[in-house]
Amino acid sequence: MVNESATLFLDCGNTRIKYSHGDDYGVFADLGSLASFVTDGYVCEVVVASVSHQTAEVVGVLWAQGIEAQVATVVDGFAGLRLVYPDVRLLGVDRWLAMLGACQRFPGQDLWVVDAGTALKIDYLTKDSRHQGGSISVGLALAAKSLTGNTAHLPKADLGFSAQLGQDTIGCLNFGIVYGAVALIEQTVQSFGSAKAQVVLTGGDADTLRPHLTKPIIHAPNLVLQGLKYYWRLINELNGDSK
Ligand SMILES: Nc1ncnc2c1ncn2[C@@H]1O[C@H](COP(=O)(O)OP(=O)(O)O)[C@@H](O)[C@H]1O
Ligand SMILES: CC(C)(COP(=O)(O)O)[C@@H](O)C(=O)NCCC(=O)O
Ligand SMILES: [K+]
Repeated sequence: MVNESATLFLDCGNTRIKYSHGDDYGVFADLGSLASFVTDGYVCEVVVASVSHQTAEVVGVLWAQGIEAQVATVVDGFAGLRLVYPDVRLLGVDRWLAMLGACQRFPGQDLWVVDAGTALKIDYLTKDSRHQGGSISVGLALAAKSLTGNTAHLPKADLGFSAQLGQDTIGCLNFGIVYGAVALIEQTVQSFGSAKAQVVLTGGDADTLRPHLTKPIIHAPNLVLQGLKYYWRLINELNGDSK
């Protein structure tokens, strides 16, 4: 018997670990916080989606708490979602779950799934739930880190990611990084999909990018976690377990 309110869902990206438990969503600052949450909270089962180098550590922390984590893997055709990759094992599970979550929420629509995380991922799906392809490029924080880490005269200051045309070094970095992402998204959506396609935006930089996108978009925070919950429900239905 599966009890979803006692299930902890984890989305381990390359920057942070996001979670959902019951109706709550949050971020674990470190693995110690995850361990405490599992010890203190009402957690019987943990489902993990990870593209992070920390996967084994996360599974180990849970194991130490007496929980065998269930790790989600990409399955072509799952819930009718057909993938374009020749080898679907090479597709990031976060991209797959974001697409799955978007298909569940917007069935029968052409969809752009834009996940502005460590990397900026853009995927296109036609209304018959066929993945047509996508894009992986640098995310905002990583772009800043890369620029300041590989040049002699760019400051390592925290960028606010405002998007005015720059009038000093920080301003120019802000503009270049934010508008680079905005332009990539807009140009991709305009050039490679149907005019009616819905754009769904998620990821840690969604709030920064949103104000600058001129096409109508739907902000879906936690789309990967929602896809993970949908995946888990369907897996349990297939196994004959009830909620
Ligand atoms: N508190 C925060 N800590 C780290 N990154 C943050 C935070 N708030 C916003 N961000 C932004 O979120 C992005 C990471 O997004 P996220 O979806 O969490 O990534 P991932 O799933 O790859 O770990 C970074 O580019 C960063 O600019
Ligand atoms: C592209 C990614 C690095 C993005 O990671 P994230 O920004 O979510 O931390 C991740 O989805 C990944 O490792 N993908 C495997 C390669 C692929 O999707 O083709
Ligand atoms: K992610």
